[in-house]
Amino acid sequence: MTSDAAPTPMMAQYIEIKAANPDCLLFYRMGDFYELFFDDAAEAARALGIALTKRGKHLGEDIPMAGVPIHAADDYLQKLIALGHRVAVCEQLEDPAEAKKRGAKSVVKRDVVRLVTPGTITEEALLDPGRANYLMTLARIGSSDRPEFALAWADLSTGVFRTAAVAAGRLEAEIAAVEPREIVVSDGLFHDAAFAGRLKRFGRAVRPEPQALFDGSTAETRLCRFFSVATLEGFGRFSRAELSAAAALIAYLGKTQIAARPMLERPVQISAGSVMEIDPATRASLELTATLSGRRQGSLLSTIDRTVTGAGARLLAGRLAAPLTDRQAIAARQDAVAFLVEASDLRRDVRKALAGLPDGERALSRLALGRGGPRDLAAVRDGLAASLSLAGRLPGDLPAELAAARDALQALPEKLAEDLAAHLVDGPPLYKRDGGFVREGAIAGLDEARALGENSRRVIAELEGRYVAETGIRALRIKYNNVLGYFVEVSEANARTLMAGETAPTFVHRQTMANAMRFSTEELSGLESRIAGAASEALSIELACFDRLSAAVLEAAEALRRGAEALAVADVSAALAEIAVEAAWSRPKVDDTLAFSIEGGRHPVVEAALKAGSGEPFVANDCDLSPRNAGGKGAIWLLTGPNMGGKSTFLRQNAIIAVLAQIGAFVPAARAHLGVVDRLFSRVGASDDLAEGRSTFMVEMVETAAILNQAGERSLVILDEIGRGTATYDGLSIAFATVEHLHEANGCRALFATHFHEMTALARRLPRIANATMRVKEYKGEVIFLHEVTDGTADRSYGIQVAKLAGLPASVVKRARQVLSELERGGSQARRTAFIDDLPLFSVALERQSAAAENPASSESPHAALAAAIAAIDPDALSPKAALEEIYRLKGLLTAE
Ligand SMILES: Nc1ncnc2c1ncn2[C@@H]1O[C@H](COP(=O)(O)OP(=O)(O)OP(=O)(O)O)[C@@H](O)[C@H]1O
Repeated sequence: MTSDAAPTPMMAQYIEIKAANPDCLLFYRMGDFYELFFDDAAEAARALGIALTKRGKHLGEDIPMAGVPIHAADDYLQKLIALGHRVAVCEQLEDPAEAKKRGAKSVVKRDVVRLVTPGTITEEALLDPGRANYLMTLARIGSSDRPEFALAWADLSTGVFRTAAVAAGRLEAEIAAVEPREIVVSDGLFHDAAFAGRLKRFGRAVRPEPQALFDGSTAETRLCRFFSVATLEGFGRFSRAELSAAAALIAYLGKTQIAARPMLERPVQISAGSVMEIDPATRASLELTATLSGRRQGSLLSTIDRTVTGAGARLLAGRLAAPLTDRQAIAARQDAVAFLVEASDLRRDVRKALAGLPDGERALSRLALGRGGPRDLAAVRDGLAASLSLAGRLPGDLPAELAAARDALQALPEKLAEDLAAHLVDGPPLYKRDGGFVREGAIAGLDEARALGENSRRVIAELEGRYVAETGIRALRIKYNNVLGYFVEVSEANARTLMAGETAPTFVHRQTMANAMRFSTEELSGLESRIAGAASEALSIELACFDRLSAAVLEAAEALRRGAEALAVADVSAALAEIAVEAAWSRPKVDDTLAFSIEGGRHPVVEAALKAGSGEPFVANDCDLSPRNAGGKGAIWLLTGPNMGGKSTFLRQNAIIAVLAQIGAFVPAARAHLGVVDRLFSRVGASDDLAEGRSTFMVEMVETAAILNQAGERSLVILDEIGRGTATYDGLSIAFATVEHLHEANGCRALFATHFHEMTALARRLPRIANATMRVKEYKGEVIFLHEVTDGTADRSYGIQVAKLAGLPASVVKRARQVLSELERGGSQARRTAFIDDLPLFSVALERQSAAAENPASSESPHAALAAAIAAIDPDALSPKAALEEIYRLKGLLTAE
């Protein structure tokens, strides 16, 4: 018996490996299972809903254990990663038979081969096909009063690698734009009290690692070594902070991927100013890639995404997150979209060729990491075939972006395509370990081994027939299991005949079951080893074929990756052309002026929602913030109008049109002319940040401050109801001063929606301010929203009508009307206050009583019953007596009110 104090050799091994990976759940490989022990087991059992069992004892206590079968490990990993866990995968590094040779008690060699973290996953099952999976590092160097920051980010599943030097004030914005799954920072930064608050919004994605990863003095050498180059000069000129971030990223990959070397492209530097700056609040309020409630469904991206491949969806998401500022680059993308808008047959062809293609980019990365399977080879094969056939169909005269894509497709290795097609079966299995993925007829030796295997099976069937004949036991069967191998099974009653030893061949008893007995024979054992030999021969031929094909794929990796990128570009261009045709979008003119002129603009998401819902048409609206005179600055529109009139929609749609224009897409407008926007600020919709301890009003003021401090002449600013979250006069004053500042100091193009009608007076005083309003019609006391933007100002807010529509109790609506009309009548403050005091609370109580007494059908308005009764009277039909009775009845109704 094992003493309590000394763990078994296997447990000792487990404890040692676990100690080296304290912050991970340890998946400890035992045969066909990954086992978890102790606290890990309890945690995994809770998180995954799997059984918690026990195995042996440690220090006198039962050892809790939970296990997941390896074939289902991906599903379990996905759940654990989604819950924020990290998993260390510990494999058996030798055959258990090897270990046995060292002695009966020796333990199989095991070690961690990989740490699975949110930012380093590559498995198809763990990844979102339409979304990049970025790992990011954040480096800070320099003195604390003048720190320099940089970010590096990479998608291990596709090989994309980027760096950017970032101004301190823009860190959160740049991180939010990339939406990384994991952000690695140095311990020092993580625990820096002055800095930690800035990372809070990224929650559990932030991961501290030792400072050594970020060591600036060795960064360049480490990068050179990884990319096998003597100098980084050919890659670009990186800042010291960028080098530190990039080298830390490589180091973290080394730490998590251990021996496997990921295939990363050389780092591409994103220079400041090359993309439209959009801060996190703006990104959120415009719901570019996720709605305010965090869902993808209902975001701009999900509404406009017509891509048909995962790589296309990722490219579109990436473009939407980073609109360009260079008008030539924008025009190049527009040319590709415009071409495919016109060439509708080609567009259909491209989309058809791409639809349903597996994710070649990600398959390639898995193969490079040594984690690929036959399906990954098949993905490369199918991508290659589709690419080559597409390349053949693309016409000679193409816009530059598509021509470059065609060139990349044409450069793909045809021989590799043929090789893969000749060797792989059409739909191969996920894992190579079971074989069955090499096509029949591809390798002579494999066909032979397989035939031998199949042949042996036939021989077994014949043998069974012979044994039945020889023993006279009709129910005799030859069966197979993993423990005994092949065996003869007969019922207990029949077993006696075999045990008597009178039959030839000799049946050797192996096992007694409840109703059956099992035997082996010499012949059967011989056959079994032949079958096993044939199977292992076949498998080793298949595995060698896999290795050869993988190596051939990796040899062509660079061309394959360019080909995959080209397919993504073709997919995105065709998808943007598709939505342009489907939703009647037009090509915007984008230049370096300060123009902002949109005719018939629409909000794509609201329009789609209306179409899917009530079927009501979306009302298109114009917007013109262009300078009034040559060389002048852009204009500011003050937008007034009723609640629910469509102000927020109008504000957002103009910002969205600017974003779409600068990603090189067509836009939902009849016509648009935009001077490049370098920074977009949008403050639309209320939000609070209770986690940060900020009220709605505080958040609004912080964001407004950022806009007033940062917006320049080229910026576009969208502000909705600034100042509404405080006392009226404070709010009005802040709104006033904000607009004046935007006009005088920032000089930007801006849309400012407000309920403070007093502000419209500013248009008389400030030359670049114009008033616009949302039209409404009043009909029989009801307000009808026309959603039309026109010149001028709103005369009122119709807040009470909207409140009534929303179902506020009739008594409250009536009381609100009384207060409003009294307030609108003006007069001194003292008089107003007196009026409010004059209508004390008991009047509300009275209203409630009478409302309850009323017929529910007529409860909307207290006069409604009376009005209905009068309307029902036909004077000509009344006798004098009946008229008198009517008058009594009407008076009765009045007193009931
Ligand atoms: N141009 C339009 N055409 C058709 N329907 C529209 C249009 N604009 C807005 N709507 C509809 O009106 C609803 C309210 O719009 P929106 O939220 O923009 O109003 P708002 O004026 O900002 O209201 P509030 O001041 O209460 O925030 C939208 O959800 C949409 O259904």
